[in-house]
Amino acid sequence: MSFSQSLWQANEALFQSTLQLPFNRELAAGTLSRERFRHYMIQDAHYLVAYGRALAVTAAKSDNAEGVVQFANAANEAVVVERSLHDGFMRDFGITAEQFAATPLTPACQHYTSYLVATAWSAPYPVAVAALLPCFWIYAEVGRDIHARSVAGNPYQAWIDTYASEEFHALVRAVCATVDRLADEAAPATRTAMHAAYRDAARLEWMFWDSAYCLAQWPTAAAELPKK
Ligand SMILES: Cc1ncc(C[n+]2csc(CCO)c2C)c(N)n1
Repeated sequence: MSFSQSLWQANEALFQSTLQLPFNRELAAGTLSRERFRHYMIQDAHYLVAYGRALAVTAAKSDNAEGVVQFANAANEAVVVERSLHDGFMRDFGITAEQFAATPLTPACQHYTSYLVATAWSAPYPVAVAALLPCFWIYAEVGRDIHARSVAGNPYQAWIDTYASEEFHALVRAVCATVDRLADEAAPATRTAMHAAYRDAARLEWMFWDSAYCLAQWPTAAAELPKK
């Protein structure tokens, strides 16, 4: 079994639970509230920029030119996707630039983005890449599942279609190939750290969808309102 397959297998139960999250079930059924989708989109726009930063730092750490190109291109792509969210889905779903700017990162989004950026800066290259993998891989597989289950006339169909591109799945295979090569060359302790980084990020993917469904805020939100 390849190393990337061992990562997948170790986190299979968590993946099955991710597929069953109410956010993903309702997205596929077309019954997700607009409010929850809007919440998700705003947080995802925040996420994409941070993810782009983590990719760029990881690109700089690569042990070969191929990795620089692979992760720098992905960093570029993350910011391109973030911009297209603003010009496309955010406009369609009635989120203004002011609303976006006034909405801070939720605890789950802040946790995930801080984790990725900190890991990219502080961990060895193979561990940084392992932390980035769930974003590509779990998202692609969740997308495949939602795409297959989506109902006719789904109001989120345009969004769901963004998951389906073959280009996206090719990207996942390329990152898995990099992870497999790095794991082959790594010491056992590094491989253990790669497993831990993948698991942490996979949990945070789960939490990201759950947080959007719960319309999560900081628990201090009420305490931060000015006193009348
Ligand atoms: C929480 C969250 N996780 C994963 C993705 C998917 N994603 C974000 S950037 C990128 C690669 C392009 O560089 C991919 C696949 C997302 N949008 N939001």
